[in-house]
Parts: sequence; structure tokens; C-alpha cells
Amino acid sequence: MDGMSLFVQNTYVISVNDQKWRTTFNFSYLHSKRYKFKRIHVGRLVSLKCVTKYSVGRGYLNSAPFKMELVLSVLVILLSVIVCLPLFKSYRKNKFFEKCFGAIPTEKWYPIFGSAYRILSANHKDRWNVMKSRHKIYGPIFRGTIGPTHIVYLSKAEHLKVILRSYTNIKKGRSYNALKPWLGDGLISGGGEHWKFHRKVIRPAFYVTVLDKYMDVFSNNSSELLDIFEQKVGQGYFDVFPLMTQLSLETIAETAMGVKLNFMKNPKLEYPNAILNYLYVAIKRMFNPLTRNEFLFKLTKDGKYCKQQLDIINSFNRKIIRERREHYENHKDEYRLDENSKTKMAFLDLLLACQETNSFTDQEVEEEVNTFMFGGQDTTAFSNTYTLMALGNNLDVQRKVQEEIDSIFHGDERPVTSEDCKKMEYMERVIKESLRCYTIVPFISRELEEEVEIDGFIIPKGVGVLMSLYDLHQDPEQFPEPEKFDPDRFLPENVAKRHPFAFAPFSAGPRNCIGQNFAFRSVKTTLTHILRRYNVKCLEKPEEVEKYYEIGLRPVNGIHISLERRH
Ligand code: HEM
Repeated sequence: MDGMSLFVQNTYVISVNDQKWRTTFNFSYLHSKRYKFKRIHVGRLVSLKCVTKYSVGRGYLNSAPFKMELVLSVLVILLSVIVCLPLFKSYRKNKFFEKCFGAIPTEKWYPIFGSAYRILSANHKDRWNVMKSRHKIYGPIFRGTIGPTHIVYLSKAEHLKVILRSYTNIKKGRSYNALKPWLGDGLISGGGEHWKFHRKVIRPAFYVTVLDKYMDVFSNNSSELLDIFEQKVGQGYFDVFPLMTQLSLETIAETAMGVKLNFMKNPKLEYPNAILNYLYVAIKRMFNPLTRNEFLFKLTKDGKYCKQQLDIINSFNRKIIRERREHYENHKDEYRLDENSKTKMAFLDLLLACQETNSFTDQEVEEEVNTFMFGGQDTTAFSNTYTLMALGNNLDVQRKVQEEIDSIFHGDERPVTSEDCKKMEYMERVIKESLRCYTIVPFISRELEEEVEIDGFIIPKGVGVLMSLYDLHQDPEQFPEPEKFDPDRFLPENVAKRHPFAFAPFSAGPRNCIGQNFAFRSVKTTLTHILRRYNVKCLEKPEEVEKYYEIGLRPVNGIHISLERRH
């Protein structure tokens, strides 16, 4: 020990478990006891307070080793608090949750990943196979954790009803945060009062009278699809999914943003590919709790890639919004959302009109436009594709759809109207059965803002709830022989026998899909155009089709159909 220590003498008050000792010792003593001190410190020391200090001569008190000692002590205490407090809180939370719903069957638990290890470790291709098997293994209600987040998994109509009909539990689950850099607080990912206000303002854009004006867009674009189909007649099987994606992108761009992109004739792939690429990484993020922090994610390779893709999407959208704004300024008087107005308003026009009353900022307009491009694009493409797959495998059903179409159009290839759509009752049942069998959005999630009671269990506020629409639609109690494609399940007398929440491909309750009428009209129009001209066969058996989970279910290898002219 060096001689300088003789000049330093301090008085310390040491508090251990509420007992206090006053002690005086010189620095060399403190120094020699340093290791012992550290041991006490880590184990039990609550505080170490310097009451008096004498610094004589060179002042060892200000010397580096002494300062280090104090700084280290403070750091260790801080670190202990930082590490222990959340662990303690999480321990108490776990105890509380155990008490509330501990009797619900649970998945196997792994450190850090929680119980979702199998899903988190599955690659993109295998993920859906893991996801779809879980309710079969654990039953209609089970629980688990993703990292520190507790999740209850539901699949029965009566359980889903408790969550879906609530006006309080409308907050989306944390997984939606991966979409926030793109969709912001738009209708799909937003919540709270912000969501309530936006939903109220946007609802009129989906009134039947507004949708009526989109019918010619649905028909014109379907006719363009037939121009491509015409070249495929007699050419064997081809993948119909990319064409359906082009069609729905064209349609949603025209109805939501008021622009004709001409993707059908001249597919420019940069924008749709940017959406696909962004989604691919966003989904990866949803399944990796380590990438949840936005700031850290932006520093990663994936984060930088996402930004690049977002830049492409945003510059495309911003250009369109700019042009549409100019158009709107010049035609303002024609834009009215009432029944008598003849002007076809794009969804964007409604948002621009909202800006006039200062309700929507530029960013909010952009977020809602992105939301509609996302919500309306892939979903209708999937619905068209999977319904064609069903019809190409069930030729008797296809024939009945064609008979209904013929009874309405009598061979005339005129545009489809809203009145025609109303008459297509059998086709509606076919589309519904296709949405049941090949549920497009298989899961939706919420974070509870208010406790609920399900099946006798109290699920407290803060718990995540993942509802499987896929398993809901496969419940044999509601849909006997669920694997069978049978549109008559949707005859009114059969619907009346089921639980009102047994069929919910568009979700249900206050946060249901705002675009469902849009989707039905668009899909009916496209199927009418195809089936009044062609007989369709499908190469794949539905049960053999592999799918990617990408919020919607994308066919891994496409869906191949062949066309034969009917007349
Ligand atoms: C067959 C086609 C469609 C299916 C199966 C479908 C399915 C769904 C589902 C399940 C939800 C609830 C999501 C959740 O709770 O997390 C939803 C919400 C939504 N969908 Fe659709 N959708 C379809 C078509 C469309 C179309 C064509 C549009 C737009 C034109 C659209 C726009 C939206 C929006 C904006 C929401 C959020 C509603 C809100 O929370 O207020 N969807 N959709």
C-alpha cells in the first residue's frame, strides 16, 4: 500500500438491512477491505455514505482509485436495480397471470423466446405449418409467451366473440408494430381515439352508393385481364396468382388513389416489388422479438433494406398524392359524397376533402393511402385465386356458378353492375366457402386494454390475444366435415344454425374489415368475366398447396389453372 493513504481519513455510515454503523477508517484500510466491501455490497449493502472527510496533504480523496471505487459502487447498485426491478416486476406479473389463467394449457417454454420457440425458429417456408398445427396440439384455448409478452390463443366462436364485439379492446397486438413504419397510425395499425375518429371519417367512402361508382373500374380491369387470358387458352396450365396481383393492384390504385397505372398492359414491377420486399422483412421482424426496437432495427441490414423499400413506396405515393391534389383543387365543386353526385370520388379525394377542414395532416393522408393499398391489394388477389382453385377442383360447383351467371347475362359480355352482383347469390356462397376453407388472413391479434372473462378464466389487461380465424373456420362443431368444399353451408337456413361469430374472414365487430363490400363486388365482377367465357381447371389439389404466412396466406409455388373457351 503506498504511503499517501496515511493522510486520508473519512467517516462512513454503512447501512445494512436498516442497521447503521458509523465507522472511521483511512483510505488504506478501505482499500485493503475493498474486496470484502464489494462482497457485502453485491449481497446486502444498502447504502454507503461519507459523512465527514478530511483531506490532508496530496488529498487521496480526489485520487483516481478512490473515485473509481465510488463510481463502481454506484454503478453496481444502479445495474442491480436496472436488472432486478424488471425481473421482480415480471415475477410478480407472472404470479398474477398464473393465478388468473394458469389452468389454461400452455405451450412448452424456452428461456428468452418464451413458448413461441418453434414459431420463432421456423423459417419463412415452415412457419405456416407450425402455426396451423398449434390449436390441434393444445386445444381451442391455450397460452404462451413471446419474450416477456403473455399471449392467450383463441379459436372458438364464443371465445372470439368476447374480444371482437368489445368497443374497448380495440388495440392491435404488438406484432402490428412491424407495419408501423409503413402504415403509421392508419386504420389497420392505429388505435384509440385516433382510430375511432379516422374510422368515422372514412366510413362514407365505403357506402354502397360510392362503391356503385367503382363498378366500371372493376369491369374494365377484369376485361384487361381477359385480354391476357385469351392468349393462354389451350396453352396448358399457367400461374394465375401474379396476374391476380396485378389486377388487384390496378384496381386498388384506381379506386383508392384515382390513378390508372396500366399495370395489366405494362407491368412496372418496382412499386409492387417494394411492397412485397418490405412485407417480407416486416414479417420476419414480427417473429423476432430482438428486432422490436425501432431505433436498433434501423441500424441493422434488414432495417436499412426496409428503409430503401419504403423510400420507393413513398416516393411513388407522394407523386400520386401531389397530382391528385392538383386535380382535386381544380374540380372541388364536383366532389360530393351524396347519392346524387355523378362524380366518382377516389378514396384519396375524400381524405383531401378532410384536409380542408384540417382534420387530416399530410402524413395522415399518406398513412391512410398506404393502408388501403395494403389492405385492398393482396386480399382480393388471394380471394380471386383461391376461389378459382376451388372452382377448378369442384367442376359441379363451377357449372352452377356459370348457370347463375348465364341466367343474368344470357351470354352478353357487358360490364357487371351492382344490380347484377345482388343477383349472384350462389356465387356469394361460393366466395364465402372459399374464404372459410382458405382463410386469407388466418390470425388477428389484440392487446387487452380491459380484462375479459373467457371460459371462466380472467384474462387481465395487458395480455396479448391471438385469434385464429383459420381454426375458427375449421371447427367441426360449426362446420361438419370442415375439409369439404360445400357452398350450401351458407344457405340462410344453415347460417341460422351456427354461432354468429363462427364465420369471420373479415374479422367482426367494431374493427371489422371496412373493405368487405368492396371485396365482394370486385371478386364477383372478376369471376363473372372469367366464368362466362371460360371453363377453368386447376392443377393443384387444395390440400397440397403450400403457403407462406405473410399476414395473408401466399401460395409458395403459385396456383396453376388452364382455360377452355365455353362457346
Ligand atoms: C377478401 C378480401 C379481404 C379480406 C379477407 C380482408 C380481411 C380483413 C381482416 C381480417 C381485417 C381485420 C384485421 C385485424 O383485425 O387485424 C381487415 C381489416 C381491414 N381491411 Fe380488409 N380484407 C379484405 C379486403 C379489403 C379491401 C378490399 C380493403 C380496402 C379497399 C380492406 C381494408 C381494410 C382496412 C382499412 C382494415 C382495418 C379496419 C379497421 O381496423 O378499422 N380490406 N380486413
